[in-house]
Amino acid sequence: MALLEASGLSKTYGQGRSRVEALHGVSLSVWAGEAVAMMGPSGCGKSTLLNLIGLTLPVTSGQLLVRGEPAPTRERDRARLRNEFFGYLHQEFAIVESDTVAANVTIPLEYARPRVGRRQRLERARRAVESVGLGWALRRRAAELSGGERQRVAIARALVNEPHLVIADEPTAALDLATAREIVTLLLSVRQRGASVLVATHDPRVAERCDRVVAMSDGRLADDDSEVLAAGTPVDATPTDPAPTVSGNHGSE
Ligand SMILES: Nc1ncnc2c1ncn2[C@@H]1O[C@H](COP(=O)(O)OP(=O)(O)OP(=O)(O)O)[C@@H](O)[C@H]1O
Repeated sequence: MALLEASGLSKTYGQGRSRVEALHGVSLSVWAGEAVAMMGPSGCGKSTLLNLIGLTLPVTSGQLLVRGEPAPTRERDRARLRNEFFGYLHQEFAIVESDTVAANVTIPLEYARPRVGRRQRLERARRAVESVGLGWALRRRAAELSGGERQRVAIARALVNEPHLVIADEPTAALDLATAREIVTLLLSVRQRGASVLVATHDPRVAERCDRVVAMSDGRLADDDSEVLAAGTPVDATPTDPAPTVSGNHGSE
């Protein structure tokens, strides 16, 4: 059973003259322990698909199964699933600069149900922050950190609830090469515990470190639900990773 299965997802924004059909019947499965990269030109619908799959945007039509169960429609149930199943990593970090690293990282746990007590929240934040090599910065204000360090804080926050699927939208766009490499290594390391990654990226260097690449254009996947590399491919990708499976004519941006 796929960890997540999207079938025929469509999304229309607005109405009348401002109507935009952003996605047209997209189907995609994500399996446990794999990293899937989504590539395509700007405006082709990558963020929209990530938002539908991550339950931060309602679908116009189509079906989304999470561990074989239809995604809930009630906002309360969706919020719970967002907190326990997904981790989110955004391009613009979405870090609260005036808050400490610890406060930033505990945010997802504050909404967790059943509730996670304060002491446990802090302990989990500490572990997550240490896992990205920033143990020394736990009490620092985020504003005092470099861009790459802030992005590591964002990763710690995306992982603090031990999500099954990490959704990352252009996670390296604002980073230099070395930092981007390090961020991708951290991101892909979730496969070590069987979690999966779905990442939208314009960067072929990110895509080639994933297990599979899907190409999107004009709101469609080039080859819906394409071939899947066996789950359990080597974890914590390195430059010597095998070439990813590429579907469609990606890389033409
Ligand atoms: N909130 C919105 N209201 C109306 N149209 C939107 C909205 N969000 C996105 N769109 C439109 O939907 C289409 C897909 O946008 P989306 O952001 O998903 O593309 P993308 O592939 O992620 O682009 P990029 O690579 O530039 O981030 C575009 O035509 C965009 O203008």
